[in-house]
Amino acid sequence: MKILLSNDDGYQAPGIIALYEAIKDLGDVEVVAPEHNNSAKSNALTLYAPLSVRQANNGFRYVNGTPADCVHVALTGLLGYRPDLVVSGINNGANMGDDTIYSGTVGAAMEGYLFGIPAIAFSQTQKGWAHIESAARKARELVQHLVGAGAPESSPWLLNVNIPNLAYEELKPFQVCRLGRRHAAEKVISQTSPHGETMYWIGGAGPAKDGAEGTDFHATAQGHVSITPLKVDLTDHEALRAWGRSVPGAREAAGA
Ligand SMILES: Nc1nc2c(ncn2[C@@H]2O[C@H](COP(=O)(O)O)[C@@H](O)[C@H]2O)c(=O)[nH]1
Repeated sequence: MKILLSNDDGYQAPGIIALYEAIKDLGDVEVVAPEHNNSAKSNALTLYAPLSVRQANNGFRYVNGTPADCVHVALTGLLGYRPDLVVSGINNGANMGDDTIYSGTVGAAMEGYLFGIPAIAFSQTQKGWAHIESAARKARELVQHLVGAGAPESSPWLLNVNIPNLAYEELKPFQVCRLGRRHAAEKVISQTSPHGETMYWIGGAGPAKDGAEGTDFHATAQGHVSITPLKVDLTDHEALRAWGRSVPGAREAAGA
């Protein structure tokens, strides 16, 4: 079993170190991760600047790029082989609901999925790394299950997993659930520079708007580890027919 491990918090982050230690005996685990924190970089690729890959003393390789760059470079040449699984995380903070659109943690895993490789993104629901070893132990349980015979037939698959910052004994069983939704983000925070220019900081993510039972927000709030299978088809299939009727002269394309 060959596993490619990446993240978005950087190769020195506690989350990737704990996850590597937890899964390193499950197969050949190679780390290719960003040099620095690349939170909220989503699926960004670096197309107009060169990327360099260096190796740390612990054998982790790090890239001056985004999470998706790391996985892309690893899969298209650096590794020289096709891994069986791409794992990303453990992220410093939640990636639930809308977060998954912005998330570099999910972006790294999604890059593997787009290359046809099963992939999992792991996040802790709170920042600060409390109980990170418990989260890594839970992540190992899932990876071990899936690299065994536990994964569904349909391949590749992409899982988004959120783990509450709780002691291992307090963590409740895995729950498969849908993504919830957040309210709109908080207001931007403005400051004035010493030169009199207005500077802006992105405000916080909005609170859960749809945290109903069955969502990742609800599951993790109850202490469960949430698992949500993701896909990347952004087509609004339910709206196709309506748009086919509403645009003058438009017809639904065959097979739409
Ligand atoms: N401060 C804000 N954070 C936001 C906003 N929208 C999303 N996010 C967060 O970004 C991270 C991205 O995840 P990562 O895996 O790249 O670290 C995610 O946790 C979201 O909560 C926002 O408007 N403001």
